[in-house]
Amino acid sequence: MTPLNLTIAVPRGALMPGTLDLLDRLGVDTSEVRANDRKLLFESVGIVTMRPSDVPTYVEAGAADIGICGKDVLMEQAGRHVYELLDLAFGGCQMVLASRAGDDPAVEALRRLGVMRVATKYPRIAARYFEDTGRQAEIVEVKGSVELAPLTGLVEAIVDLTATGTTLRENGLVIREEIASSTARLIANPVSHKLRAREIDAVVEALRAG
Ligand SMILES: Nc1ncnc2c1ncn2[C@@H]1O[C@H](COP(=O)(O)OP(=O)(O)OP(=O)(O)O)[C@@H](O)[C@H]1O
Ligand SMILES: O=P(O)(O)OC[C@H]1O[C@H](OP(=O)(O)OP(=O)(O)O)[C@H](O)[C@@H]1O
Repeated sequence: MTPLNLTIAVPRGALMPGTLDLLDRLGVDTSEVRANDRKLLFESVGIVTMRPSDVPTYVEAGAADIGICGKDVLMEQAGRHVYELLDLAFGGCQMVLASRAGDDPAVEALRRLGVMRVATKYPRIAARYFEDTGRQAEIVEVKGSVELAPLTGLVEAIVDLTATGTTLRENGLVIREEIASSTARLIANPVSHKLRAREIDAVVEALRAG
């Protein structure tokens, strides 16, 4: 039996260190995970590691009982049937609309009124935001390094995450509008939430207690 008697979907990338620290606090030995960059499945401790945006997929399907992912990912994949159990209060970042510093007035007018081209890894969040604010946008989906898109003329603006603001600054971009805040969340598979209620409640209680 694994320490928590649960399979846990752990995101690689920005949320991984915070997630592993949290699992250490729950008594899960994460040393093998920390020491292995390429290995994905750690059966003895019930950990599966994956791309952050895949966490809801594994949890919804029951391939993992619980998982950790950003609120941004849950917002983007709004239709997924998973329970959001806790705000874990780490991995804080903002989803923003940004464009080039010092853009000419025509581009600014476009942002407020016209049809603008917007690059993003989060097409649903971006489309919904423009819809909600009564504007039209042509959403251009890119897979990463979103900040490049307005610098090359591919688009006029981006919808992306920012934390320290360094990446925007280094690329001469400025925040124009704040769309949403995100932190890491604990999610659970609905069936596991019933069948493994004792185990999952214990995790939630331990995390609530700090
Ligand atoms: N700069 C940041 N600081 C803190 N948290 C961040 C930052 N950027 C992203 N995050 C959070 O970490 C999560 C994972 O981001 P990360 O950039 O590591 O992966 P990714 O490359 O976006 O994932 P994928 O490969 O699934 O597209 C995001 O969903 C968000 O919740
Ligand atoms: O405000 P900052 O602290 O500079 O962080 C923001 C950057 O972090 C994330 O990118 P990541 O490094 O995960 O790469 P990505 O472009 O592949 O998402 C995000 O997409 C921004 O590019």
